Amino acid sequence: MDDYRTRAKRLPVPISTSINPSQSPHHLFSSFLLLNLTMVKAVVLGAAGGIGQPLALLLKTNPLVTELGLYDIVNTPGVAADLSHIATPAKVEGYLPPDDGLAKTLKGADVVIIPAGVPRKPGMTRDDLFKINAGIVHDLAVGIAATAPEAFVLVISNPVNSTVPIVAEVFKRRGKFNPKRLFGVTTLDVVRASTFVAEVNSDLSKSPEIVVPVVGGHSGVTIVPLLSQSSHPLPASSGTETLQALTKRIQFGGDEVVKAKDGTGSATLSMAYAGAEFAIKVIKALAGEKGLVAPSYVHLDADKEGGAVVKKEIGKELDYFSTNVQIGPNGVEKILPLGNLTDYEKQLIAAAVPELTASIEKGAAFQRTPTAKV
Ligand SMILES: NC(=O)c1ccc[n+]([C@@H]2O[C@H](COP(=O)([O-])OP(=O)(O)OC[C@H]3O[C@@H](n4cnc5c(N)ncnc54)[C@H](O)[C@@H]3O)[C@@H](O)[C@H]2O)c1
Ligand SMILES: O=C(O)C[C@H](O)C(=O)O
Repeated sequence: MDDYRTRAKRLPVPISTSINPSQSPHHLFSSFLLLNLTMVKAVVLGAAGGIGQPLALLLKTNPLVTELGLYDIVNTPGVAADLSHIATPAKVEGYLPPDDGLAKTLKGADVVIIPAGVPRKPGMTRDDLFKINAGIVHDLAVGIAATAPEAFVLVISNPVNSTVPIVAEVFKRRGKFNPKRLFGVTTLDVVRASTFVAEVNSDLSKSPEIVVPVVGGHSGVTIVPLLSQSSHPLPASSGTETLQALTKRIQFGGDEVVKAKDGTGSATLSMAYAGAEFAIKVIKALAGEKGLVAPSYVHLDADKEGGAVVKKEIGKELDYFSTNVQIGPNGVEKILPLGNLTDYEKQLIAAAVPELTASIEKGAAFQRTPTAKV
C-alpha cells in the first residue's frame, strides 16, 4: 500500500496567493493555510438524502476538503450547485447514475462516506433494513473497489454491523481489501453518550468536553457504553438505576428519533454532525496530523496485535468490533484495548456478542444474485 504522503497532491498555484486571510471574513481559511496545500477529495454516496445533504454542507465548510464529490440516484446536480456557492475551497461536483456517474464521482477520492440507503420507520430494527441496504451498499462498494480502491471508506448505512462486512467482502473478492481503510461510523453513539451524561449531570454546557467510550457495534444491545470510563463521572448520588437507565438510553437513542419523526425517517442532523466529526478526523490523519483517536467499528485485523487484545477482552473470535482506534495517514494504526471493565460492562459485552456475531456473518455471507456486477 502506498503512503498517502507519497501521493499527496499539490495545488499547482498556492491558494494562499489568491486568498488573503486578513481580508477574508472566513477564519476557517487559517487552518487550511496551516496544513499547507494538501488536497483532499471527499465523496458522499447518498448525498441528496437526509444525512447526505447536511453532511455535504459540513464537509464543504471545512477548509481541509478541496474537492467534494456528491453521488445519489436523485438530485445531486442541484445539491452540488447549491453548495458550490459557499465561499470555501472545495470544488463541488454532483453526479447521477447515467454516464458512469459513480465512477466520475469516485475518481481520485481519498475519503468516501456512505450514507446511501433507506432509514428506519417506527417498529423496525436496523436489521430490517438489510434487505434493501445490503444491495445498495454492495453495489457502491463494487464501484469504490473499481475506481478508488485506496480510499478510506466510512460506512454510515444501516445495519452498520452487517454493511461493513459487506464492503470488506466486495474488496476481498477483488484482492483489494485493506482492513486499515474501512470504518463503520459509530460516532453518533459517542455523541449521544456525551449529551446524555451531561443531562444527568444537569449541565449541558459540559457535553462537548465529555468523552464516553462506546464499544461493540451499532444497534440496540450491541451498543455498549463504558460509563465507568467517562471523562466526567455520574453524580455521586446516582445509583444502579441511573446507570442502567442511561445505558439503555444510549443503546436505544436512535429509537427516540425514529419515534419522534413518526415515519419520516431517523436521525439525520445529529448523524451529519457526528459523521463530519469522524470524517474530518480521518482527513486530518491523512494530512499527517498525529495521535488522532476516534471510535469506529473496524475489522480486528486492521491491527492484529491490538485486535487480538480486544478479542481476548471480549472472550470471542469476532472479526469486527467498535472500539477506539488510532488513525494515521495509512488508516488504522492501533486498535486500542477496551480497558478496565466493570462487571456490569462485562455483562453488556457478553449480551452484545450473539447479535454482533449473527450480523457479521449475515453481512459477510451476502452475495449479490446473478444480476450483480461482480
Ligand atoms: N451509522 C449511524 O449512526 C447512522 C445514523 C443515522 C442513520 N443511519 C443510516 O443512514 C442511512 C441513510 O439515512 P438517511 O436518513 O439519510 O436516509 P434518506 O432516505 O434521507 O437518504 C438516503 C439517500 O440514499 C440515496 N440512495 C438510495 N439508493 C442509492 C444508491 N444505490 N446509490 C446512491 N444513493 C442512493 C437516496 O436517494 C437518498 O437520497 C440509513 O440506512 C440509516 O439507517 C446510520
Ligand atoms: O436509529 C436509526 O435507525 C438510525 C441510526 O442508526 C441512529 O442510531 O440514530
